[in-house]
Amino acid sequence: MLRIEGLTRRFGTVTALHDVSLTVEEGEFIGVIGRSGAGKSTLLRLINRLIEPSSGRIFFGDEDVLAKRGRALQDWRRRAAMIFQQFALIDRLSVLDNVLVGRVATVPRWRSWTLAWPLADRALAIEALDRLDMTDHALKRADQLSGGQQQRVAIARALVQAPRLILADEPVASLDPRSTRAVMDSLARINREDGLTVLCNLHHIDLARDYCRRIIGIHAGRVVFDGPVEALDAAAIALIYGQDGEE
Ligand SMILES: Nc1ncnc2c1ncn2[C@@H]1O[C@H](COP(=O)(O)OP(=O)(O)OP(=O)(O)O)[C@@H](O)[C@H]1O
Repeated sequence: MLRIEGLTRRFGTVTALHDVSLTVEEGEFIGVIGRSGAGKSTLLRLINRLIEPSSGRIFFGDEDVLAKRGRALQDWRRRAAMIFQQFALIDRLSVLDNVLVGRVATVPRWRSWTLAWPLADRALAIEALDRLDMTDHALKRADQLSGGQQQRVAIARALVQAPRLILADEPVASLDPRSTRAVMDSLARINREDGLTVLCNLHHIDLARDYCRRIIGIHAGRVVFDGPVEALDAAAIALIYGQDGEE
């Protein structure tokens, strides 16, 4: 489904990602793990085209992702929905309007500017909030929610984009343990119920073990492990995090 070939990204003298090749099948739930600075964010940002590679290729089915421009690029970003550590909600808007931002590419601009969303889109947004147990909060301002609730709103916003891929960049890094589980459970449910492919950057091995079936381990910009979670043994962990294990 997603095929990455020889992907490299340099920032000045730093090689953030070095010659990465991998394939992702539809419906997988993949944990991308590695130390801070290993290159995890860079990988997801390259897939979404938030940044461009120094070299390499990305294919989605037979589509050349790196060749996309204009509307086709916009459409790719809709299909490869990003979820960020800091949620990226608009504080002063209601929860419902934040979710509707996920529909922005599908309506005429005046509608999103005036928050005059079509009824069908509102229904879709409420349905997404319902799936994340967030309907009761629909009319609250986004900044009145806890971090875990905000992240669930961000997931609902991603869902109404009708994505093919969810690219979650450390979605639980700033959350307490209970909210962390709620957010990871939501991602797992969407993956299970919709068969939606999830690539999730995670700092902690325990979470990766609990939620992901396949693990990609990155060390200093290189993929040093790619396999089923059961194969993530002490030797693999040492390769990914260095000899001193998890940071
Ligand atoms: N815009 C940028 N300009 C310069 N260097 C960058 C930029 N983005 C990333 N880097 C560098 O690329 C390397 C990989 O960064 P990246 O953010 O992908 O790591 P990460 O594994 O996601 O880390 P973290 O868990 O801290 O987010 C780091 O050395 C980082 O400093």
